[in-house]
Amino acid sequence: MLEADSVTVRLAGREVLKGASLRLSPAEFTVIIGPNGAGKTTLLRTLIGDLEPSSGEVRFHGTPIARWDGRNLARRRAVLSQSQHLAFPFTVHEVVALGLRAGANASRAAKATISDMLRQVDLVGYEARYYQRLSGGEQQRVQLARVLCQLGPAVEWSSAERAGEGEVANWLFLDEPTASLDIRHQFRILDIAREHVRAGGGGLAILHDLNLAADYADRIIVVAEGRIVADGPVSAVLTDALVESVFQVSARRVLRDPRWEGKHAAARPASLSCAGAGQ
Ligand SMILES: Nc1ncnc2c1ncn2[C@@H]1O[C@H](COP(=O)(O)OP(=O)(O)OP(=O)(O)O)[C@@H](O)[C@H]1O
Repeated sequence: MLEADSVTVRLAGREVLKGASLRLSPAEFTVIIGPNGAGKTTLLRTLIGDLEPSSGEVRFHGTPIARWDGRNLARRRAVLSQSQHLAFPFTVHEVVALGLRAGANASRAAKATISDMLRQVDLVGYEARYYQRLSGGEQQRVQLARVLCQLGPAVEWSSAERAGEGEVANWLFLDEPTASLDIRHQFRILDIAREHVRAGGGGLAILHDLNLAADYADRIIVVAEGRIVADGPVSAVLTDALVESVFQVSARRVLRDPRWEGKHAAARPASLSCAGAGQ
């Protein structure tokens, strides 16, 4: 469970997030939408413990996120950020290995994990290539492989297993993960995220494409001018009236079908769907 209570974030003297409250559960893929500058990344960064609220509190698995030890937090949640620049000439293998809990060791198991993650993101055979020489979309997929390595399985036994706490979810956070991807890989990356959620993990993504959001989300949160202005299932949130008031464009120009019922992934053309995770 991930909870935010009346979270306000002030940056450079301005409130960019205003009293945001939410409760997110595992096994529910949540998508945040909203105009540029609305506060979506600020909300995500606050939820992952990267930004400290000026007031309010974020709790992750019941504990204030500020009290989590960084190493434990990294085991429980992984984040794919908008841009990832590397200053050094790392190979693809080395970048993905950064996500491994054991570090960049060269054991057979580590190599197998890295290969498996690269297969998931459709980058088989890229291990020895230099990250900086890849295209933007390829770099994005390498970073997803790194994040998947960091996260491990969707659910794990907690360290307090013997105390009866049972399984705990690992959470995947994606900030505009599809921005530089072709349509096939947009589907693939979101299929991977949704599969993680279907396996019992937590999942939250920021998306600009409302049709992708409608296809994939179990729940949509709309942020506008620093506030959560809508939160619920796709069909309840993604109405013509909301799209027009928040984005100030005609919903008919944006939505493939204004009567979303959240079941449209199945209607996707077969030629564009990907084999692999989530299929
Ligand atoms: N470090 C910062 N210092 C000052 N203001 C900031 C900082 N980071 C973001 N902001 C401002 O906070 C507001 C919200 O930014 P945020 O990145 O959360 O928006 P967003 O909804 O993710 O936008 P986009 O869709 O363009 O990525 C913007 O007006 C932005 O200029």
